[in-house]
Amino acid sequence: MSASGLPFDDFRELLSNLPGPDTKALADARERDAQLTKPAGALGRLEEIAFWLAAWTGRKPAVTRPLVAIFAGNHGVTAKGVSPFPSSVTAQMVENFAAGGAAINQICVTHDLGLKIFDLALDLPTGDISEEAAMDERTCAATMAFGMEALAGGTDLLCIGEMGIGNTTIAAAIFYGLYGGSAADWVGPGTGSEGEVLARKIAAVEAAVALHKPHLNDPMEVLRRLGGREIAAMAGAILAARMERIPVLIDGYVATAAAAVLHAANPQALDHCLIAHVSAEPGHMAAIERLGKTPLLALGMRLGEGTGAALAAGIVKAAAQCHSGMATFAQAGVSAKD
Ligand SMILES: O=C(O)c1ccc[n+]([C@@H]2O[C@H](COP(=O)([O-])O)[C@@H](O)[C@H]2O)c1
Ligand SMILES: Cc1cc2nc[nH]c2cc1C
Repeated sequence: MSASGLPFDDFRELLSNLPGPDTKALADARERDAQLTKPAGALGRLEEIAFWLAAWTGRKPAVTRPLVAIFAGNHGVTAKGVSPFPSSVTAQMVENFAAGGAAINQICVTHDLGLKIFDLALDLPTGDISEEAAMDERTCAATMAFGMEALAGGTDLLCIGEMGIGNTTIAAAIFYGLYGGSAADWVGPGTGSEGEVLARKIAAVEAAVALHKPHLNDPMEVLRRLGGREIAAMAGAILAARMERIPVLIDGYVATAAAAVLHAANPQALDHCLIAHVSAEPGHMAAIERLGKTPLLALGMRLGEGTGAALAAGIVKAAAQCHSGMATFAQAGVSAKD
């Protein structure tokens, strides 16, 4: 916490003093790429990914310790009947992750990714955002700090995912709070809401943004009032990754909402991040466009739990391997173009 005793001050300070890219490592990667045995640009976005790795790690592109971090939280707004599933499913799915039975476990096995689950006071749902703030400032700041600590074990590629029944309502409220439009623009089915559940979801998002409106020009207040514990922890983890030169893959609609808060505080805050995939959640693409990003994948997925990020990690690993493992024209005795 800061000397002034205001818990958010340290984060505001961090967000206004973010490290930039390593221009030397970037130039080195571009130089090597030009010598590899392929026509210039023929690996398309894989080449851009290799440059991005170099710029944000400050080293030759490599992914040796990729990690999927899933943050789980519960939400008071579920009392409004905004999800087809009960909040108890959050803890049950955390158990499933631990037992290796979820989709994310299989993708981690496929791409040889580490997996860590962080459950955030699941017995203590946040405040119902349509009636009060999700968190007080101290809780929000402490949860961000917890998210920052999640990287302590070390990684060189962080995949950010989440689990939390009700959190597509939370993400929609954050996007509506940050970007405006109408609640219906941002609310989608999540785990399968339709009919009256969907109508209650739109009403809850509408009420939440109307209630907190006077404070929503401050992104940290958007996080505290409209967010959730897993959202705050993801924001902290993304921020810590920047400070520690760790590139980040952001998963779906919900993880993007955490990222969007940081972007609203500093438009450069996500330069070390890629949006792994565009979720089937209808508002996701509009949110991604607000961030000035292009998603790597579009597979019609809408699961969360880091699955899109973990799939994209396979692509990022391949990009690094091509960059570091390919022979140059000189090494392979292949004629360069005239
Ligand atoms: O991130 C996404 O794109 C996404 C889209 C739809 C659903 N989810 C997941 O579904 C849960 C929230 O859905 P809901 O309907 O309870 O708000 C939560 O565990 C998310 O991980 C996630
Ligand atoms: C079963 C289930 C699995 C999930 N994984 C991420 N969010 C989820 C939501 C539900 C309901």
